[in-house]
Amino acid sequence: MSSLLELRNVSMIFEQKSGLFGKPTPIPAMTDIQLSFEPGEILALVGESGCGKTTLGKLVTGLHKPTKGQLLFQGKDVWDMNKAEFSEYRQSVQLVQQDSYAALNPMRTIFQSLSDPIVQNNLVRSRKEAYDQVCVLLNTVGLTPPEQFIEKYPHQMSGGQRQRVLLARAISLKPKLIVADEPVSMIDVSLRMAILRLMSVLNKNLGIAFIYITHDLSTARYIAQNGKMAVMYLGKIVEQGSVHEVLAAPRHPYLQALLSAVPVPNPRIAKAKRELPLKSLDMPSISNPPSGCSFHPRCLYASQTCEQTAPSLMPSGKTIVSCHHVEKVPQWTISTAN
Ligand SMILES: Nc1ncnc2c1ncn2[C@@H]1O[C@H](COP(=O)(O)OP(=O)(O)OP(=O)(O)O)[C@@H](O)[C@H]1O
Repeated sequence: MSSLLELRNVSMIFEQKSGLFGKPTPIPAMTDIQLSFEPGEILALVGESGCGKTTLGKLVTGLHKPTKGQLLFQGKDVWDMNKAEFSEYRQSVQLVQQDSYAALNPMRTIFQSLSDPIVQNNLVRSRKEAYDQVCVLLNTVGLTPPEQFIEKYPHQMSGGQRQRVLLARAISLKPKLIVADEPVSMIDVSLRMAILRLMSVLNKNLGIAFIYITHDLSTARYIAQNGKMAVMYLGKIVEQGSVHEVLAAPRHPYLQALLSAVPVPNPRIAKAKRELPLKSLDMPSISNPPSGCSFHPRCLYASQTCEQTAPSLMPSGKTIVSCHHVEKVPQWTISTAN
């Protein structure tokens, strides 16, 4: 049986223009990505700013066409689909973006914003049906009573409420997968857990798969506690597996460094926390990535092989890791960081 969605050796290389007559610079935002998602699954995609997470999200939702490789939806190449198949795919895979203010038209009420997609996709036949359906959607995302929100404009709502509206709009077309790109990074810390909890409820109750894109390991751990995690570095996946396995025994030196950088609330432990296991804190530019393994200039275990040859993702323990010297990298445990 085919997966819900699969990326087969997908690359996305942008061309950045330099001046009117300058030669464009290639930006390899994603390189040879292999990923698959099953129905109802949650994948947390983590990595630092600029490593290609948003590009991957946009590609999965059909907003970018890969420069290499295939994106398969239920076994069919998205970019070989006919019009009807492509429109079913676009309806089934929805994107929820970080900036809820920018994602909603400030001149339209919540009713207008939420009824448009369901009317355009013939999911309702009258204004009354549209009104009732929007009320159901608002109830589902916890904006109750719906009458209190339905005629509001985006600027009359809080960031957390607007993010709920975006989730309501995403589920209105009965998607199979939602790509949530940093959905809580622009809202108050106190409201973040509620939005993450809502996504878990939508996953459990409606069976919607999620790709949760973030740079924050703790929210990734929370949302994908029974799911998968993929860690990106400069356009590539460096480690992937079940969240539990990846975080309990991370194998890639980059992921070990990311975990060591997570702040510890206990000052005694924080003080004792060792130096970050990195040669350099500077992230190389994605437009001029290092040769071989792109992590080698920062890696404590790098050798000549790493400078010359890019490693492939290979099974190591219970996860898959892209590192020539994974056997040499010490096991990382909570006490290593503490
Ligand atoms: N349309 C585009 N044209 C040219 N370059 C682009 C385009 N979109 C993204 N990039 C570049 O691709 C690289 C990856 O960007 P992307 O937004 O995917 O990273 P990210 O991990 O999501 O970062 P952030 O968390 O800061 O959003 C960056 O160097 C970015 O400047």
